[in-house]
Amino acid sequence: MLTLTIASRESALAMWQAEHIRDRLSVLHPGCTVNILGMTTRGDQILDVTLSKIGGKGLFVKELEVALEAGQADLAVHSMKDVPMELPPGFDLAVIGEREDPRDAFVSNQYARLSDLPPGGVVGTSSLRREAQLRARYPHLTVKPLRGNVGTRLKKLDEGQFDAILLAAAGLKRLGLGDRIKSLLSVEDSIPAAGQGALGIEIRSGNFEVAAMLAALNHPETAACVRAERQVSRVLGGSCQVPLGAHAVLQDGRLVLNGFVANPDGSSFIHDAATGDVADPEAVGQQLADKLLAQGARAILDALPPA
Ligand SMILES: NCc1[nH]cc(CCC(=O)O)c1CC(=O)O
Repeated sequence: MLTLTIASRESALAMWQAEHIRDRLSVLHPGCTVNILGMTTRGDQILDVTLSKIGGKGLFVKELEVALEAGQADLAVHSMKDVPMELPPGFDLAVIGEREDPRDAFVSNQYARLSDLPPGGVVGTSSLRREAQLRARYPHLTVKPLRGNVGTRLKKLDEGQFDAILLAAAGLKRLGLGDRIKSLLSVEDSIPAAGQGALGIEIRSGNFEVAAMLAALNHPETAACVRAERQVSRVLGGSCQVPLGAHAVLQDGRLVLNGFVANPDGSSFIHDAATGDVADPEAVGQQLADKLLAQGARAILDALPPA
């Protein structure tokens, strides 16, 4: 193909990610022109309510899929964290790219780390996953909702609406804002979201020509970890309406997967781990989901407010 078109959201982070993939494709296929088609999604337009109240992460990908379906674009670049566990029929995840730092970052203008915040200190996040872990581990802190793209969130911090905010380290680093990170939360203290820090590329099913052009961007180790993480969410019915985290690493050739389910106030908190064959990531994810279910995850999930 002589031209490839990437559909992307127009936020700075999404554009950085699309440009990153464009640049890599231009090196792989020097004779091919790679364009970016910027689009505004419903998720970008509605900024005044928490994501869980407006129908979740699918909001960020639907418009891009419409462009793929209509042939206006050949590929869509996503943060894997924002990709629903089940893609609609007609679309495939062709690539999972190498992961950036998967950790959550502590950002503040006054404090160096979460443990420095005084009782009642106000922490901004709209992620139920971050909120549940914060409330479980730092019950003396106050969690306040914080939405918008990365730039908007930093502005709200700088205006003094929060003592600190939590953001994905990957997004800050990609935007050249790594110097705003005061400290990183360990993956034990704040288990990341499934797929956090990894990019995914979606195409129309059966588009083998484009799939072949993208194949070299796939990172098999990251792909195995992210597939295991996503299986936990898939089995438990996870989305951003659910306080759930899953994070896998490779250790001596084995997949080691940690995950949790909690209620938003952090009072019920189930954590466990599973280890297994990197060649069957879904089995490792299933194993962890089964362990969480055996400890009562279903009751926690059923008690959550409806999405
Ligand atoms: N929820 C929005 C979103 N989707 C992906 C990232 C960060 C980059 C990544 O995880 O790959 C962010 C921002 C954040 O959570 O701070």
